[in-house]
Amino acid sequence: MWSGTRCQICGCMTMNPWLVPIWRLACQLYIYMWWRSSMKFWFGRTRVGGFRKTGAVRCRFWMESVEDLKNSLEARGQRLFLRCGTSAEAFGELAACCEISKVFTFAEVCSEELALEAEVERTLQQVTGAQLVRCWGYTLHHIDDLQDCGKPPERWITPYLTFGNFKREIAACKVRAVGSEWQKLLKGDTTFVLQEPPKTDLDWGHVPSLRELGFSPDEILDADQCREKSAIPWQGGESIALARMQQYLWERSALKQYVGTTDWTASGKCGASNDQTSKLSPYLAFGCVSPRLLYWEISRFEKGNRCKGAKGLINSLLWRDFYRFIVFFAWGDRLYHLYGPMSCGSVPGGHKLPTKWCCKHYNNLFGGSDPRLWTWEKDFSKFRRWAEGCTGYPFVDAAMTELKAYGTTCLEFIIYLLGYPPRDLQLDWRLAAEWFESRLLDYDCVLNWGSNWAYFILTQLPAREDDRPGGGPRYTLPRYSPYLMATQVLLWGKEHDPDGRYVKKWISSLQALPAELCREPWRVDCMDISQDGFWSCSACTLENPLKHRSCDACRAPRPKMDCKSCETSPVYTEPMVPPPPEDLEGLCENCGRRAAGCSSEGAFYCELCWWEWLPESELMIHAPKISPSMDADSGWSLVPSLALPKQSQSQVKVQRKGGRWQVKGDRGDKLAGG
Ligand SMILES: Cc1cc2nc3c(=O)[nH]c(=O)nc-3n(C[C@H](O)[C@H](O)[C@H](O)COP(=O)(O)OP(=O)(O)OC[C@H]3O[C@@H](n4cnc5c(N)ncnc54)[C@H](O)[C@@H]3O)c2cc1C
Repeated sequence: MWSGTRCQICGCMTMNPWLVPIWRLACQLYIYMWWRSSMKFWFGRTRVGGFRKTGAVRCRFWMESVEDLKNSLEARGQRLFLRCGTSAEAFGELAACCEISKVFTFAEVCSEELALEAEVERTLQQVTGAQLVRCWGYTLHHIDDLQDCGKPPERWITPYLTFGNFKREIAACKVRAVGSEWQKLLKGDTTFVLQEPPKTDLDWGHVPSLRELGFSPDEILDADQCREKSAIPWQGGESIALARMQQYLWERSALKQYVGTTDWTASGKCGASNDQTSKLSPYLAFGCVSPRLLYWEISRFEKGNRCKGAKGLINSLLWRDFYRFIVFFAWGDRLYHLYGPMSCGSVPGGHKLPTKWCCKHYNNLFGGSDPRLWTWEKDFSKFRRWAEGCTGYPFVDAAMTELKAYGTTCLEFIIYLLGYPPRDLQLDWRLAAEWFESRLLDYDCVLNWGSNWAYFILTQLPAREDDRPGGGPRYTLPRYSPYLMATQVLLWGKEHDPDGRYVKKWISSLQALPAELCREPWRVDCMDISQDGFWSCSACTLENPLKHRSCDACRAPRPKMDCKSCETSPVYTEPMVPPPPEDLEGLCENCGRRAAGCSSEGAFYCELCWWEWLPESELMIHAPKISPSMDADSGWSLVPSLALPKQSQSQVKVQRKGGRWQVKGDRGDKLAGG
């Protein structure tokens, strides 16, 4: 179960939490074990959705990393001891051939990992009497150095710490040199050399194959095909990681072009070249390269080549620190909570902060609304359509297909993918987080759950336009949209994939369509497909080419073809949520009011009448209609009523006081343990 890492103490490939060097005087043994209980930890099922925890693509990367570790140890005259069994069996076997006094490991922060760590500690005590020594690792800054900020970390790392504040506080802390702890331990003794491994007839074990780890032939085939098709040859191992770092920084000087996955302002993300981000995340996640080593290499590069990219990449590394420290000091297991780690008030295990304060925080600090106001469904049919890339929104579907195939996609796509399940589909966000856990090549518990779900998504559930002047900063729901993300997805697709190349790469049925239509295939009718021929305009009788959607002379729209298959798009899946309207304002065909709304079947409907249509769709069967009285002044009408608090079933009261929304009480939902 353990992966190798570059040691932050000595800088060479030695220890990580799960790679345990055992000391016997000056003799070191490197062991890599697969505890039986840890098999469940890695290959069991996730808690809410029951997905396989580690997919075949990631598992292969991981096994390659272990193989690489084994080879590099052997090149130094050392050996790696590999076992698959219980910790008692493995340590028992080792204790029979060598004396074990200390076992070193990196300290963990998440509950399942901590439980495993405790189990190993117990076993060690019982079987060998050895001590488990926890070292701090994985981050750029050492936990002890946080004191350098002038106040204890417990005081300033609170559940509501923002990344900006974290960066300000941590600016005073220095990054340690690679191996500084190790040097301290040896007290400058440079004569220290690694001793030969013990000469025993011990079976050293082997790196298991995917088949031995229980993957089916189909899963293995999928993983093989993914490698063949992938633009980046993801292969695990420290040597590959170091070569990649060397190439990125020194051979290609690509750091000068670094934009980073967290730069929101850069456009054209779909066409981003490989040099615009480092593509090191799986190596950092598996410990194949240490962030400290990367930091010092970047600093060395920056000396001769001043560039913005250096600061950008270090900034990205700080995100990793931020999440690990905030989980360690403040969030803990609340990371998996339905309402997120910042939930409070009556939520079991939540912080004892006044509800009023919490709402204020969500509205002001993060610009979002309180997660307790949302409906979090566990509807697997909806979930499956999202996970399999069949939402009907090609931009979302393309990214999901890429994720499924390669275990990776651009961060911004992920952010959009993230928003879609909770906002438009009203799904329990943990289902989606677990799906990412299963699929991501660079999965890291703290980064996946903490960073991007808890911090980005739960804190930015859209504020309604009337929540505060201007609404939330980024995700304010446009007034005309019946759903939250649909409009954003389209706008984003237009900005970052203007010629539709990304969408077409992943969805072959859309390849023949022009860019605009391939992003909105529900607008395609049979005439768009049969592009030969003409249609005659009923207003001015001009013969227009079929592919023109309006008359070249008088701009009258092309009549819709009377064809049964055109009720939905003839080329692509029907969208799961109704597409946003094409026109923003007009005269409603139904009630005659001039208002914001949308076109459907050539007629314009205002927002309220548009809602009349929704119950017909499968998705909205249970959605109560929004009454006109809920309109405008509250702002809630902008949100599907599914997302509103169920007043009749719960204790929640939503009130408006002094221009702000306040939530009192708890919705009373049964919380599935996270
Ligand atoms: C829902 C979601 C889940 C994610 N889960 C993971 C995960 O499990 N493991 C993981 O390594 N990254 C995760 N990320 C962050 C991000 O997607 C990847 O780190 C990034 O895409 C890696 O590409 P890169 O190495 O080219 O990044 P670069 O831009 O070159 O950044 C360098 C390194 O900085 C770190 N980094 C960059 N951005 C972030 C960020 N926003 N949050 C945390 N660290 C960051 C990564 O370690 C990355 O390798 C997740 C993002 C989202 C939105």
